[in-house]
Order: sequence, then C-alpha cells, then structure tokens
Amino acid sequence: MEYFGTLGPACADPGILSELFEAGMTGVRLNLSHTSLDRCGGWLRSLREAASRTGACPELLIDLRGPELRVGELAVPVRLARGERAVLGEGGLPVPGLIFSALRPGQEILLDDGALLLRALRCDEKSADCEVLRGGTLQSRKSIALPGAALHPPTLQESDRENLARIGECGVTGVMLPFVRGADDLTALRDALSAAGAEGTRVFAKLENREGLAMLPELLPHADHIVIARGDLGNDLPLWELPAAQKSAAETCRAAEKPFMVVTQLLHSMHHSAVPTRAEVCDIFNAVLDGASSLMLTGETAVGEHPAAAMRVLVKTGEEALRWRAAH
Ligand SMILES: Nc1ncnc2c1ncn2[C@@H]1O[C@H](COP(=O)(O)OP(=O)(O)OP(=O)(O)O)[C@@H](O)[C@H]1O
Ligand SMILES: CC(=O)C(=O)O
Repeated sequence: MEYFGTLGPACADPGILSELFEAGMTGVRLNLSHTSLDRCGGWLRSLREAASRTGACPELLIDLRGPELRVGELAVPVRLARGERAVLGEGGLPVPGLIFSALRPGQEILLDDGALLLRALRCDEKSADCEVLRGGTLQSRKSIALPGAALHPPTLQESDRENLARIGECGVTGVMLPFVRGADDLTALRDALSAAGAEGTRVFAKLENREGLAMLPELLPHADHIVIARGDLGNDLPLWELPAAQKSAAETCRAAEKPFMVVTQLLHSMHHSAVPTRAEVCDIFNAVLDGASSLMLTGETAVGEHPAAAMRVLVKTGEEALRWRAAH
C-alpha cells in the first residue's frame, strides 16, 4: 500500500516531513498547478534531508497542469457575494482566454471545486459578465469548470513541458496527468517523457470528469496507475453520484489488475481539527476494501494545521483495513 502526502507550505520543513515519513508516508506529490520544479529547490532539499534522517526512500510525484482550467494570479483574494455581478477576462478576474470560445449566456461556471458558482449573462471573445449564484472568497489558481461546455485545451501546457524537462535532475519518479480524456493524452505524455529522457517514469492517469470515467477501459493499457480524483469528479457529477462513480472505476481497475489511487477530502476536517470524523475514517477503510493500492492527502498536508496527525490517521486506518481484508 502506498500513502502519499501533498507538499505545501504546511509540511515543507524537514522536521515535519520526517514526522510524515515516521507516520508511514511512502511518497509525496508536488502540485505544479501551484508552483514549478524551478521554484521548489528548497522544498526538494527538505525532502531529501527528511528521507535521509528517517531512512525513507520516497516516491516523488509531480501533478501537471495538463488540460485543467484555472484562475490566474490575483493580487489579493476576491470576495464575490451572491447576487453580485462578476466580470471574467478583460477588466475582471484573470481566466484562460480559451473559455470565451465556449461560454454562452446561461452557462454555469464552477470555481474552486464548486465552492463558488457563477452564471454567464453576456459573453464576447475576451470577457463575460456573470451573476454570482453561490458566493465566497476566490483565491489565485483555483479550478474553473464549465459543465457541459465543449472545450478542448491541449494535453500539456508550456509550463508542463518546462517541468518535464527537469524531472531527471529533481528525482521525480511519477507524473500525474489531470483531466485525461483518452489514450491520446497519455501517448502525448509518454512522448514528452521520452523527449525528456525519462521513459521509466510512472504515469498516473487522473479521472476528473465524466469523459475520463467513460474512457477508463481505453486508458488502462496506457497508464501505470489510475487516480480517482474526487475533487474535480465531484464538480462534474452531482455529489450523490460520486460514490457509484468511485465504486465503478474501482471495479474496472480491479478486473484489469490495474493499481488505483483514491484521493481528495479523505481527511478534510483535519485541515483544522486534530481528530478526523467517523465518516472520514470509514471512507478510507472502504476505499481500501474496494482495492485501492494508494491513498493520497492533498490540502490536509499542504496547508492543514495537523499534517503529521492526518498522515498517522491515514496510514493506521489503511493498515487496519488491509488486516481486516486479509482476515475476511
Ligand atoms: N505547492 C503549493 N504551494 C502553495 N499552496 C499549495 C501548494 N499545493 C497545494 N497548495 C494549497 O493546498 C490546497 C489543496 O491542494 P490540492 O493539491 O488539492 O490543490 P487544488 O488546487 O485543489 O488542485 P487539484 O484539483 O489538482 O487537487 C490548494 O488549493 C492550495 O491552496
Ligand atoms: C487531486 C485532484 O486533482 C482532485 O481530486 O481533483
């Protein structure tokens, strides 16, 4: 069983990383939607120091930007209140220009994994006026989803190619590709890895929307590991359909003997609480009973207040589930 934590400001210190390894973490993920390998020299040195202190031999995964759409850099977080108007694009919030080719009046726009919801009222090729249906505070680089819109972003962004060129020198062992839409995306990633002289790097295909779920059988031969990425899946599906989607993807992976990961909000309450909820612990246990071969924490370790405690709960629950599975 593999246990991953996401590197971030809350855990990038060698002392805290050592506690995470002592808790049983087997690898870390660096989310390159929030940074670049270039800017992470200090964090990678901390990782090496913690690994040598604890005798760990961690996997290092990078999570690319891929075709995912995100808000750009904001000078300060922006508060959007329900009923207010918000402008996207020119003269407003920075968003990828590509979205204006698909935006039509009436289109819903989910921001920050659906925490905020807008509806387009008027659109042109550079901007859109929107109504805020669900308000909140928007921060830089949060996700954007346009349910049902026909958008075709390229597999790899320029920054992905720059990061891939550096994976050998940084000790990266695996690459996660978000929003995989078909085998072509994975072929494009494998080609980029070959060009970087890193053919042996493990490829993790992230299922983040209906399109990815539907293509799973086609993806299996092209991926080393499947990732059931519940954050974005939960944007694309009504939340009550997410459990069945997770179970079906797990079943397909098990039948093909393809290792798979379950991720996002495994221990969400531990961002601020030193103890998890009963529901979270049961969710982890069930994911292992369904055959998950890896589990990963995201914000809990990247920006949470209790990164080491969260990793201890994850590993202890995962190991307990493995024992139970073996005995039944
Ligand atoms: N390298 C980083 N630097 C600063 N903050 C980070 C970093 N990685 C993650 N975070 C913070 O932790 C939060 C949760 O991490 P996570 O990796 O789940 O990001 P995300 O934006 O939800 O992207 P994804 O959909 O890929 O999971 C992020 O929204 C961000 O606020
Ligand atoms: C981890 C991630 O990308 C998700 O759950 O959407």
